[in-house]
Amino acid sequence: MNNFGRILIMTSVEAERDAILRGIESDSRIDVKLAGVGPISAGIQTAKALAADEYELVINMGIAGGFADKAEVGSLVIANEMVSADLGAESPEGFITLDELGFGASTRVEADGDLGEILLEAIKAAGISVRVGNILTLSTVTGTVETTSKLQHREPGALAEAMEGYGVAMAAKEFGLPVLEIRSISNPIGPRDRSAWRIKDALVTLESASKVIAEVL
Ligand SMILES: O=C(O)c1cccc(C(=O)CC[C@H]2O[C@@H](n3cnc4c(=O)[nH]cnc43)[C@H](O)[C@@H]2O)c1
Repeated sequence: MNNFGRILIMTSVEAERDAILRGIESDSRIDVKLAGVGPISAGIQTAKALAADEYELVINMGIAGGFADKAEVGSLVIANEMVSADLGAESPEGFITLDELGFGASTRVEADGDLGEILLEAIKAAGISVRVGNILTLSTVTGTVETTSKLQHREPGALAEAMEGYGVAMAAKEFGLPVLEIRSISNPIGPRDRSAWRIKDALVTLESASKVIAEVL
């Protein structure tokens, strides 16, 4: 279809960038840049890239943790919303979001739903297991059953968590650009067990999804 002009893909680390570059092959419309790890670095690096060049679409891609029974390791998640899940205040009654605190800044950015739908169908057609739902952005990787269930209770629409989506989305929003977050699930969210991370498989899925993106957008 190739409707888009220039697309900016932001990803955290070199292994993710290399997988995406293998997928998009030599599509000169698409730049893949490193965001670093965490929402602050991601916001700064995305804003820098958008200030330096003209783009029509911003996509945050990478690996992520998946909530049990919602996003299996090896599958892909396309975000409905990029949600900052730790921006707010704790209280004895529970977590209070920035919006609820009355600071007037949203902790959620909506993804471009039409583009998300187009990609969902194309990625499914390529034989990749994929779902659409919210993706949480956290500065700290979840590592206990307690935090996992608190997050699930607070954000029942969340399928996955990563560390950059909200930062990338805020920068894209500032520049008035549509934004997507697409994540390949490398590990289950829960008690920290690095041996359960399937990074190689997740990078292969990321590469396949990138190929579809270059073909479809
Ligand atoms: O060790 C490696 O070979 C390697 C290769 C590619 C990527 C990594 C990373 O550690 C990427 C960090 C990146 O991954 C996201 N992520 C993945 N799982 C989770 C999670 O359960 N909770 C939060 N974030 C997760 C995150 O966006 C990090 O920036 C290593």
